[in-house]
Amino acid sequence: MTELLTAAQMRAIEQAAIASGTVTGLALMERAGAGVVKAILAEWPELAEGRQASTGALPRTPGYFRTENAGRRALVLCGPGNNGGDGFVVARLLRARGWEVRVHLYGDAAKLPPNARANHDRWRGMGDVSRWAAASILGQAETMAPDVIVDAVFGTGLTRPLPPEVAAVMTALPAGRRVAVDAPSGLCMDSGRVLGAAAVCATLTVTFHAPKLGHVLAEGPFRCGVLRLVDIGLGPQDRADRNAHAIVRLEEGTGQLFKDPHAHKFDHGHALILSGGPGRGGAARLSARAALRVGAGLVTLGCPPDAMAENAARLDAIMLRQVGGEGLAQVLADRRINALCLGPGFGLGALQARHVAEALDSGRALVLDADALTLLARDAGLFAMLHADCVLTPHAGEFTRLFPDITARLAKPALGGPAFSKVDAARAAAARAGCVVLFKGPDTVIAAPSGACRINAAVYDRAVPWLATAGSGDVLAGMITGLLARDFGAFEAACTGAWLHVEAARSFGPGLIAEDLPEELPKVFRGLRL
Ligand SMILES: NC(=O)C1=CN([C@@H]2O[C@H](COP(=O)(O)OP(=O)(O)OC[C@H]3O[C@@H](n4cnc5c(N)ncnc54)[C@H](OP(=O)(O)O)[C@@H]3O)[C@@H](O)[C@H]2O)[C@@H](O)CC1
Ligand SMILES: Nc1ncnc2c1ncn2[C@@H]1O[C@H](COP(=O)(O)OP(=O)(O)O)[C@@H](O)[C@H]1O
Ligand SMILES: [K+]
Repeated sequence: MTELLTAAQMRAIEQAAIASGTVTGLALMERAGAGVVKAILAEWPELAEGRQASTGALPRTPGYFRTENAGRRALVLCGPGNNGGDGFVVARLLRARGWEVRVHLYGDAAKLPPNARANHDRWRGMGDVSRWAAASILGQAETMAPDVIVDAVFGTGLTRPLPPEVAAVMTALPAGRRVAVDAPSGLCMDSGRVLGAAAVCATLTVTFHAPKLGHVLAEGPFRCGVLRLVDIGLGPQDRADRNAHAIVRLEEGTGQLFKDPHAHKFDHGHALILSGGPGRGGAARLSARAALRVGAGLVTLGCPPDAMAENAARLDAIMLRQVGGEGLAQVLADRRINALCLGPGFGLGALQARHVAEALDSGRALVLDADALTLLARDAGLFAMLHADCVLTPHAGEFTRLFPDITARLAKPALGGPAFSKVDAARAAAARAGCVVLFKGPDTVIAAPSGACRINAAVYDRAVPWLATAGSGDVLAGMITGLLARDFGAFEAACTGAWLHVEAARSFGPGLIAEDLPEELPKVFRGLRL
């Protein structure tokens, strides 16, 4: 699991480490700057060579790289806080490698915080610092043709939109290697949202100690480019010291997926998936297949009488039961049915609303997706029946239908940090619904009423654009239902289901369609050594 921090949590960790006497702020800044330089050279190994030398035109003599115009060139843009301090370290270390380095400061050197000021002064022993002037910076970015532009203007301390003179530069930087120190300036690191309208689009972002929420949420991944993490020696943290609602990215399968060799199929639960009418059963069949593949002992599809023939022709290992106007009571008389899924291809009529009410009333663990979410949004009485063993799996449109006021907060322009985030939205929704809410997207957020929260980030090297395909959400609903049948708690089922869903997509790769996802689970499970 990778813990994702808020800016405030990061500051608290830094301050605790400094207060404990194990490290100084200056040492942390030095490690941060050195980490940025190391990450630049790792990302672009060709930069370790001088320009002409890399063409083979000039001999590699000692000191050769120290001649100004023979070396690489960097434009370093520093801001008024400690992010700027990191920038001065980067400038110094690149200069020490023989680079030609130009530095511009937004703000007043006399007002820099102490460590940033110390590094400013050290840099001043090696080179100049130009005052911030958009036209001259952009002109220099053209004429100097830097190998790297370093954005050390704002990091986790950004609290409001970029000042116009900074925005003018940051949105007009030439294409090339744009390296953001900790964060692309303009991005709120608690929400991944751009404060105001302008932010840097980096090609490489180098952050310290732990990723921040803003690196994975919303626009963060698109603004950061490649994300690299540098250990600055802060060590593991005592999570109890911080926000009790730890936010993590689920990266491992859980031991609970393992099947006891002595167990019977009924030990793995029995999932019931309800389907819509004739010609509308594909979605529920996808869910049912996923529930079975994820390891539920038995899966039954319940469908209206007129859809029985169609489903019977399409199902083998999945059992079939008629569920019509007589309601769910007869099917649910079988107490071994311990998890339900309603919504995929379900329909929006009065009968379906009644089935949702019966399912909720049964107290069984329950996934409500797609049409069932629309029914919930239409009927406050149904919504009030939600309980702790329910999982709602809305995409953005369904989330808006269910929680229009929360979406409105999310849609409001972000003008101050920390901006209202998808994590805040999912937490607020879960608290109101009294159940687990899984808010879909490349940055899927899973929240419980307790405030517990996970982000299943399908971004950076875990990106799975092929998941944006019809029916993939139905498969996710089925996977979570299967895990509920296997006795996972609602929150764990949602987290593990979301994680497996992305892993199955990654394993299959390009060309993926929804049908492929359940069929890929065995490979994912083998990879987990189940
Ligand atoms: N934590 C750690 O362990 C480590 C942290 N490190 C580094 O420190 C960085 C965080 O430093 P930081 O807290 O000084 O914040 P930073 O981003 O430099 O900005 C603050 C300054 O900007 C100003 N300001 C803000 N918004 C503004 C706006 N829109 N327009 C104008 N001004 C604005 C704000 O002014 P104020 O709001 O106070 O008026 C203040 O002056 C972090 O990202 C990382 O790079 C590393 O050295 C290693 C260890
Ligand atoms: N670009 C993307 N990257 C990662 N995951 C995605 C992307 N687009 C969609 N998904 C995931 O695919 C699923 C789509 O669900 P949904 O919108 O309900 O589709 P459908 O209704 O067609 O089944 C969700 O789990 C969502 O998180
Ligand atoms: K920055």
